Amino acid sequence: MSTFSGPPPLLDALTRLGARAGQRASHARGYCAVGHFAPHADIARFAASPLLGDGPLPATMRFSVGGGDPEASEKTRNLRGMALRLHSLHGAYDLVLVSEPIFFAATPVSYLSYLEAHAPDPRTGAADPQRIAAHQLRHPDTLRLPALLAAHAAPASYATTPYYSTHAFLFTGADGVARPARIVAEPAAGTCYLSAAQERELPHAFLEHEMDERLLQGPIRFQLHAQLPAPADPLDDPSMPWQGSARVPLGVLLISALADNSCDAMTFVPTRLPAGITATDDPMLRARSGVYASASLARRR
Ligand code: HEM
Repeated sequence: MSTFSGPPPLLDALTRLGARAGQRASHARGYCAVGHFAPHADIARFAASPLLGDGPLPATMRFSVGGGDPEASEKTRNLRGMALRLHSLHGAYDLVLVSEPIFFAATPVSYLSYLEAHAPDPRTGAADPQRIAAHQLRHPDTLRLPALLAAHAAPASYATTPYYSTHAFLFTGADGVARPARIVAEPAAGTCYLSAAQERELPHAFLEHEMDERLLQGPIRFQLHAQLPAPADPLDDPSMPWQGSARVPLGVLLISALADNSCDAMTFVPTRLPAGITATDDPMLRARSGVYASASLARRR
């Protein structure tokens, strides 16, 4: 049982990694887009949510580069984010997804240790390798995502990477049964990372222009699926990849236009869920809702 005392230490630790006043403490570099989500015709069998029954739903999105630096290079091999709000008269549904199937840590205690170990030492201005090594011995769960990120270059476009919830959520179907699943957004354009030449030669900022050009050819499309767990897949650990291969189609997300900084003031919260979809007991998911609320207040002060 975790004795972790709540969100402020995680927000403080993220902020110490270099967040800027008035900006997001994580995923600071980003921009907004709009479009809509067309739920699959059979969605109520898996998720009998009145919101999803409302037909095509307007969607507001924010695409982002992980980390607290609003000037971060878009060639950096770290996470990309897609945050998405679907609205209807039945409320709102936020999906806050990243470009790898797992997240940094299994628990808030482990994530806090990871963030503290990677904070710059005030004497040297750099992270202390001995501290990182000691952290890694205590929390080997935090080795998995960095290994995945190092294994390929950054996405060539926000439209050519899949995005994942990493957490499981419970979806209640028309039969009244609640089934756990993770969410996956698959790019219709396929997955494409930067080539070695692009990694060397592209400017640090290219993603917004790339998306603008791409949208001249028509909307960008993602297929959303629910990934079902295999029997041994954990429901409460976003740092573990799932083996389950069964998928339920949820619908199609279409991105039709960029929207400047219109979403900057929004706070996407992974536990803003519509009726019919509920949070699991994943302690990382539970910790996130408090952290995002505090972070949102902090950046408005
Ligand atoms: C306990 C673990 C985590 C903490 C403490 C944390 C913290 C934060 C914070 C403070 C922000 C800025 C929020 C704001 O100012 O509006 C943020 C943004 C974000 N986080 Fe997390 N995060 C965690 C886990 C995750 C996970 C598991 C994912 C995805 C699966 C994720 C994806 C994102 C994305 C995409 C954004 C940008 C949202 C936007 O564009 O507004 N985070 N996170």
